[in-house]
Amino acid sequence: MKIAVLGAGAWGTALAIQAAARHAVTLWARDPAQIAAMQRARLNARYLPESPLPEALKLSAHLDEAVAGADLLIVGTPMAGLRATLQACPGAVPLLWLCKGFEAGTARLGHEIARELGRRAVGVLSGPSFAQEVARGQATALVAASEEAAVAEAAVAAFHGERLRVYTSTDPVGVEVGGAVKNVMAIAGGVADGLRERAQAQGDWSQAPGLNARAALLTRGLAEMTRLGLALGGRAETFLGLAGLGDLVLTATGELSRNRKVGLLLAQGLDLPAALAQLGHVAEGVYSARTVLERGQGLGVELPITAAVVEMLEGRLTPAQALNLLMAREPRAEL
Ligand SMILES: NC(=O)c1ccc[n+]([C@@H]2O[C@H](COP(=O)([O-])OP(=O)(O)OC[C@H]3O[C@@H](n4cnc5c(N)ncnc54)[C@H](O)[C@@H]3O)[C@@H](O)[C@H]2O)c1
Ligand SMILES: O=P(O)(O)OC[C@H](O)CO
Repeated sequence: MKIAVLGAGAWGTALAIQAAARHAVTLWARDPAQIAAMQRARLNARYLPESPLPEALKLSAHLDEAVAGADLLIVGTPMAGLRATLQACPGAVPLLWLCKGFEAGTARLGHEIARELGRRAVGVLSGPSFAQEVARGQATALVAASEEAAVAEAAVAAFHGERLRVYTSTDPVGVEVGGAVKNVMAIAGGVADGLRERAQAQGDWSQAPGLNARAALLTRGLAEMTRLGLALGGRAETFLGLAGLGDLVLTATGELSRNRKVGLLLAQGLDLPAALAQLGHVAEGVYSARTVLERGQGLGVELPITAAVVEMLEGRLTPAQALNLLMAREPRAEL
């Protein structure tokens, strides 16, 4: 297969490295200086510094050149770049995106942007997957979701192998909601872990969330994801799958998560700009949290953890106040 991976951050680069073992792959980045540096070092030093690029992997700073003759297009930009990249890509070639979130400004998910642009033969590749582990060849399972079976099957043909399993799904809406909401919950998980670490350092546990609180947060976070996902047209079983529960557990507890790291830094007392400057990578939950909340409000879906994360990100509540707010809610049935 001839594959173009568009966007050379950590995730696009990791998947390009894996696919290059079996297919003709070109990795595109919009920044010619980044491509030149990667070409010289045969390494994506800024975004994936541990994993050398295989000789067979082609690099290009020209999108037209990268997509010429491709059988499959993989868009690896953040959500902020998805629309422009879709517009620049040839319409007849199957395409999947990797980004997880809502588009800032329009509040759209990827499939809604594609529909608006009249783009067909599209899907999303998601699931619990830290780029560093995939680049190293550590075992990982993904899910490729599309309304068109041929698109999901193209992702299987491109990436499924001994160390990378790719399942298929016909529920792109559910898969996209899972990916977007788990990032918001990972910020909350990072805040809880960060408050716990602070309490441990100070020897005062009374006000700090512990492991019980983290388990509660994940479980109620899954409930929020499911409520919103069902209201948007996703299927319940998807939220118990790789793109839902699987990615929620990974991102909200895993050391490598950038969204969780934002929460940890907020709990250490940094404000959001300082936390993002320290991170140096995209943390989609920061840009999607308010949209998740507003789309929920528009559909009459209650999302209390998301609301608390928004209050923290926008500086109206400290992490400890956000936790207290969640604990002070009225008792209710577990739905
Ligand atoms: N890193 C992971 O482990 C991982 C895993 C699964 C999914 N994702 C998702 O994949 C997407 C990309 O994440 P990442 O980790 O590769 O990001 P990153 O922070 O490592 O790199 C982002 C890259 O995108 C480029 N970029 C930014 N805006 C762009 C635009 N408008 N057009 C073209 N390129 C643009 C940047 O120059 C940079 O090369 C995100 O939505 C993320 O949630 C990441
Ligand atoms: O590092 P994060 O928080 O962007 O998460 C990366 C992936 O989405 C995990 O599946």
